[in-house]
Amino acid sequence: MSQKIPATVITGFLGAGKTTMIRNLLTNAGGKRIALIINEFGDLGVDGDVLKGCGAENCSEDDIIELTNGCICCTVADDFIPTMTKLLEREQRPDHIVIETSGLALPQPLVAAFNWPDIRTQVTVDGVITVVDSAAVAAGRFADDHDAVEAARSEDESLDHESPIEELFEDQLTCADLIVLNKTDLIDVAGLGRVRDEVASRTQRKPVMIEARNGEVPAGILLGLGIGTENDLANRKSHHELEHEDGTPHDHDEFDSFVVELGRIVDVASFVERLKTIIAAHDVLRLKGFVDVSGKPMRLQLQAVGSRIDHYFDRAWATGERRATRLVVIGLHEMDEDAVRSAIEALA
Ligand SMILES: Nc1nc2c(ncn2[C@@H]2O[C@H](COP(=O)(O)OP(=O)(O)OP(=O)(O)O)[C@@H](O)[C@H]2O)c(=O)[nH]1
Repeated sequence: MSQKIPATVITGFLGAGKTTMIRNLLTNAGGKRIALIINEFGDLGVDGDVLKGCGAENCSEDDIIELTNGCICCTVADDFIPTMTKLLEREQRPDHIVIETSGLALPQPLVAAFNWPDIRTQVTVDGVITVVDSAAVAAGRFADDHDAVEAARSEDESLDHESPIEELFEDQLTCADLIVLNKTDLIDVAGLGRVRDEVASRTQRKPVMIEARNGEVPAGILLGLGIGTENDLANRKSHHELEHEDGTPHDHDEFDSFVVELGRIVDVASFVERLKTIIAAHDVLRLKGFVDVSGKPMRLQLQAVGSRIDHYFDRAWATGERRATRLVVIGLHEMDEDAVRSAIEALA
């Protein structure tokens, strides 16, 4: 048997900058042939589309595999293992496999899958890299109001979790071999120091932390960590594993997503401003997709993380492609889907 293929798991909360970092990685990975497995929460394959569009020679469209049947951590047996098996059967095997988890995935069950007999003999986890949105940490996005959580729990004893966002954030940090503090352009030096302290306080383990903007980290740092993370899972248990040692499966009931389709947009600036208001009013966590702008041959890509919105024309609509504005919306379960949907639909 030839050497095991290294696989890097890239995780991090919704909108932290995982896809941006991978896109950058593909452009500076030298001659390494990379296979990408992309998993996204929500029924609109935005990340796959963005990565396929980057045209990197060392990672062709065939080498980008999208897993769309829910979070990768829940579909390990049905989706991830068969995908890996097929990938490993290919005549031309990749030099390195990169896996982008959804922003809501627990990395632990995914890493555990590398101990399955058929996989373990052929692949090893080079390392788990957790991308952090430093600006979101600085804004207190992951530091919940513990008094409010306790009050909710005392009213409803069935609530076995702390805040779901905070818990997930910690689980993703706990599994990390390398933490990338991304979006440093959005905060100052003192703020970054506080973010470092806060992130360090969220995990017992002390993985290396590096800083980045726009996910610009040299491939030599991201690939080749050589950890073999699948052999060190006992030190990285998620909250769920610690609370349910009987093996009760976890779920993502606390989060929801839906796709909104609407008509052509005439005034992009006003659309974006009104979208910001809707996001803030309903505490939408993440919104992304493509916009059909009146009179423009190009497609507008729109990315919102909280109420920060980036948008740019990414490519021309292809001949025969259906032009449409389609946005995936992700939020906590209690988000009022009907209200968000009708508010967005009214913008066209
Ligand atoms: N200002 C700033 N924006 C960034 C940086 N990195 C990424 N972004 C933006 O943040 C948004 C989300 O980035 P993505 O790379 O799609 O994030 P992700 O983690 O893949 O998101 P999900 O897959 O939805 O969880 C995009 O609009 C990016 O352009 C950064 O360092 N600074």
